[in-house]
Amino acid sequence: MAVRTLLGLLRPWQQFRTTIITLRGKTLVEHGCARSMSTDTTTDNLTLSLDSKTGIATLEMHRKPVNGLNLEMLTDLNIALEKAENEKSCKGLVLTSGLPKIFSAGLDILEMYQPKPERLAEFWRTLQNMWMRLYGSRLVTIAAIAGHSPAGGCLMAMSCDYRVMATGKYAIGLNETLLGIVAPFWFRDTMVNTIGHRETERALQLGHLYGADEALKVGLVDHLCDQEEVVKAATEEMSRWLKVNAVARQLSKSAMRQATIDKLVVRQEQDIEDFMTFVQRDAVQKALGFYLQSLREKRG
Ligand SMILES: CCCCCCCCCC/C=C\CC(=O)SCCNC(=O)CCNC(=O)[C@H](O)C(C)(C)COP(=O)(O)OP(=O)(O)OC[C@H]1O[C@@H](n2cnc3c(N)ncnc32)[C@H](O)[C@@H]1OP(=O)(O)O
Repeated sequence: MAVRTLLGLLRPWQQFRTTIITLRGKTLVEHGCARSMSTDTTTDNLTLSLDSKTGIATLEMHRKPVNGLNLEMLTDLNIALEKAENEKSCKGLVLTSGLPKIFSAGLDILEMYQPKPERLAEFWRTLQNMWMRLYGSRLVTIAAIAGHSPAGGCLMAMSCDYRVMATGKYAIGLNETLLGIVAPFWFRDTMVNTIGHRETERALQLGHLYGADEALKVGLVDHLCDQEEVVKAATEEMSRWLKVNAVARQLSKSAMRQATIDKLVVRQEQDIEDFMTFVQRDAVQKALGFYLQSLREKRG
């Protein structure tokens, strides 16, 4: 990845910064005002914007039709998260979706169905890295969930510090068993850390998708509000978290989460191997094929 920053020798109020990131042959152009430190990044899959007054960044996913996490989307997420992390003036991040009725449908199943081994390995590594980045972020991270959030979507939400969900007929949870697959250990650990061992055990085996009320009751989400209010409610909650001493808060977060992250750090290569072996099994391919078919048939 090549990163070039072109800062014109202009008067301060004219100092717009353009950053060009070349990634897998794709060029992303970012425009920002160097003076205000705000920087907006838009790709096919997401937009990252920073409010320089509050230090709150918003990361809005918009990969049609359902924010399915494929390799390119995960790569963009990694870049955006790293960028927010490295931006000194950024203190918090609201993770949300620009698509109606969907937070994220989780992993793009097409990445796992009849895969090319090389891409499959890269896909899984990029997902691992995205999770480690988000779960271990120094920033206050709040998920604003105004739609469905199964499997990988639920993982992303659980990796934030706080979750606001819209009331309505949306579902959130780790439903992997319904697809004939198994949530990996770091998905399970993240859920145990969020809702406890017994509830996770039940939810994982059943592939249970929680409605908003039920999710609130078990602590899978922290606050419910109207669909239109989720980002506002997330931002309001954020201001409470940002009043806490940042170093003390970050050390507390890391004390709670680092051991879970380290478990994956030491087993990252083995986890990729396990994933590849599991996903390429005939029975798993068959189950994924049936599931994809059922999604397509649902549309008629
Ligand atoms: C020893 C152990 C080792 C470890 C092994 C590890 C194994 C792997 C672990 C994997 C971990 C995580 C897995 C996942 O995240 S899998 C993804 C799970 N997601 C789902 O089940 C959600 C499926 N989608 C839905 O339920 C619905 O789409 C929705 C999200 C509720 C939205 O409903 P809608 O009515 O608004 O939209 P719909 O018409 O259903 O969908 C529109 C089109 O999008 C396609 N699509 C939906 N979801 C996905 C997806 N996740 N991946 C790919 N494609 C998806 C859908 O098929 C429609 O397509 P089309 O227009 O008909 O072509």
